[in-house]
Amino acid sequence: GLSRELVPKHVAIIMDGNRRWAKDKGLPSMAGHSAGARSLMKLVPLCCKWGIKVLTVYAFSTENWVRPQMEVDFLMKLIERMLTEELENFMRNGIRVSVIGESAKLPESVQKWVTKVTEATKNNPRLHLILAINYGGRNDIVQSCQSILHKVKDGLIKPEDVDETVICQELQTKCTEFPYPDLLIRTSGELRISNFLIWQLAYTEFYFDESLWPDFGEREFAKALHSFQRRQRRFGGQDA
Ligand SMILES: CC(C)CCOP(=O)(O)OP(=O)(O)O
Ligand SMILES: [Mg+2]
Repeated sequence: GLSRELVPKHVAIIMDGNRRWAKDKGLPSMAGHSAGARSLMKLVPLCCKWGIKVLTVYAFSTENWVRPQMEVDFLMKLIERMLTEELENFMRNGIRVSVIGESAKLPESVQKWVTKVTEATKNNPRLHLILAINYGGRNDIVQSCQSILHKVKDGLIKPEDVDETVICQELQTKCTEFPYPDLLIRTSGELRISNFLIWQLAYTEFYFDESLWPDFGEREFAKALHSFQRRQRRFGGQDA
């Protein structure tokens, strides 16, 4: 079984395979995304049960804008629906919700709900669900550099004081006390991080699953956590 002390504090997930799942079933891509949203909501109570503190999911990347307008609109609607329909559930279950990524580019109504849900859930004590929406790892590093350069220009810090901690505090994952994922899961057999949390994944254990995201359920999640518990994390240090 899963030993509680070896449960990863912060799990990051690249949810992938929605369209392939739909295609395999002769359904439109949107059906795959709807199934994917349901898949995510099924994992939230499991994270609470198993004591995972932070779950960061790649919900929409800076590269996803190139998809057909209809699909982008549907994904935005899906995100808005999740924020509106699940708010009561988040409050009842003590789930905190934050969003990382460039929100300014999102539809006004989505931005409104992002602000509302972030504010309403900010003191919730249990799982911290971080939705990466219009997020890009390189963009995250660029914006943290810009923020630090402004502080240096304003004399708030000196260049020699800029260290890993300073950068970490400027990245968009500053919203959580556990900014570095212990485990990254990617579904659908793809073996790449697609401009997700580049800086933050430096010492993260990677787990790749063949299953398509809508099929990733409790059994698959438990398998990923068991795999994590069997790993010897050396962080580049002590002997084998
Ligand atoms: C937006 C994102 C969560 C969707 C992930 O699934 P996908 O659309 O990339 O599906 P495919 O990899 O099967 O095309
Ligand atoms: Mg994909």
